[in-house]
Amino acid sequence: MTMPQILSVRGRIAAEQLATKLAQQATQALIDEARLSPKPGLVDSRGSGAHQDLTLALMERSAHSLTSTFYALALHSFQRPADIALRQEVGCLGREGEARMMQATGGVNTHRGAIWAMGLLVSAIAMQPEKDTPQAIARCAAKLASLPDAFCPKRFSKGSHAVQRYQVSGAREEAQRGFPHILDLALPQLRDSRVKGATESQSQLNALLAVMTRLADTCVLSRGGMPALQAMHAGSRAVLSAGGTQTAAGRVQLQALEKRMLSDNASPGGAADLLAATLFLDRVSLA
Ligand SMILES: CC(C)(COP(=O)(O)OP(=O)(O)OC[C@H]1O[C@@H](n2cnc3c(N)ncnc32)[C@H](O[C@H]2O[C@H](COP(=O)(O)OP(=O)(O)OP(=O)(O)O)[C@@H](O)[C@H]2O)[C@@H]1O)[C@@H](O)C(=O)NCCC(=O)NCCS
Ligand SMILES: Nc1ncnc2[nH]cnc12
Repeated sequence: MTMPQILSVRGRIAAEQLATKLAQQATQALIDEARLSPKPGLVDSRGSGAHQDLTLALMERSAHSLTSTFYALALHSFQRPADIALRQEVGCLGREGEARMMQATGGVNTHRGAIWAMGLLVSAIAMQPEKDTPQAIARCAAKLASLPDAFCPKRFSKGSHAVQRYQVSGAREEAQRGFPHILDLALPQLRDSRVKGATESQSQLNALLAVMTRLADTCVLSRGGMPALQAMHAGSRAVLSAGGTQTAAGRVQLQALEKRMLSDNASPGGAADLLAATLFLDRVSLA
C-alpha cells in the first residue's frame, strides 16, 4: 500500500488531528451501541441475547481493537478524491481491521459489518472535511463503496449467501445506495424522539427499531430465514406504532419482539452496525 499522500506540515497536523478525533468517535459509537439496553436478540448490558459466543466485554474489546484502523482510514483518505487507488487502500485497511478484530476476539466475528459501514464513513469525512452534513458524508461514502476493489478476495460469506438466496440488498448495497436506512429512518427517528422528550437511550432504541422495520438484515436471514425477518419487521413497527420505547405500550411490544427473536435465535447484527454508524454520524455532524 502507498503511504498517505505528501502533505505540508500544517496539512499533516490537520490530518492527524482529524484522524484522532474520528477514530475516538467511531470507537465510542461502537461501545455505546453495544451497551445500549434492552436490545432484542443483541448483546447488551443485560447479556448476550441470541448469541452463544459473544459478550459485552468481547464487543468492547473488539471496538477498542478497531481504533487504529479508523485512524489509518482517516489519515489515508484525508482530502483525497474517490478513485480506485483510494478504494483499494481503504479495502486493504478494512481487511487489516477485520484481522485485528478476529485477533482481539479469538476468531469471533463481532464487527465485520461495522468496519465496512463506519470505515467508509470515516474515510468519507476525511476526504472532504468541510462537508459535514450526514447527506454529503453518505453520498461520498457511497461513491467510494461503488468503486471496484480488484484486491478483494472472493470468499464465502453468510451475507452474500443470504443476498443471493433471498434476492435482497445486503451490507454492500446499503453502502452503495448511500445508507438509506440511516438517513431516511434511523437519524430522523433519533432526532425526532429527542425532540419529543424521550431519554437518550430511548431515542437510540427507537432509532434501532426504525432500522429494524425495513432492513434485510442478513444476520437474521442466515439464522432464522424469511419468517424471522418478517417477524422482526412487524414487531419493530408495532413498538413504534404503540408510541416507541418511551411508552408503556411500546415497551410491552418490545418485550414481545424480544421473545419472538430469541425463539427464532435471531439477532439483528446488521441493524446494530447501522445504529452505531447513525450515532457516529449524528455526533460528527453536530460537532
Ligand atoms: C461488503 C462486506 C460488508 C462483506 O459483505 P457480505 O455481505 O459479503 O458479508 P458478511 O461477512 O456476511 O458481512 C456483512 C455484515 O454486515 C452486517 N449486515 C447484515 N445485513 C446488513 C444490511 N442489510 N445492511 C448493512 N449491514 C448489514 C452484518 O454485520 C453484523 O453481523 C455480524 C455477525 O454476523 P455473522 O457472521 O453472520 O454472525 P452470526 O450470525 O452471529 O454467526 P453465528 O454465531 O451464527 O456463527 C457482526 O460482525 C456485525 O457486524 C453482516 O455480518 C465487507 O465486509 C467487505 O467487502 N469488506 C472488504 C474490506 C473493504 O472493502 N472495506 C472497506 C471499508 S473499511
Ligand atoms: N450488540 C450487538 N450484538 C450482536 N451482534 C452485534 N453486531 C454489532 N453489534 C452487535
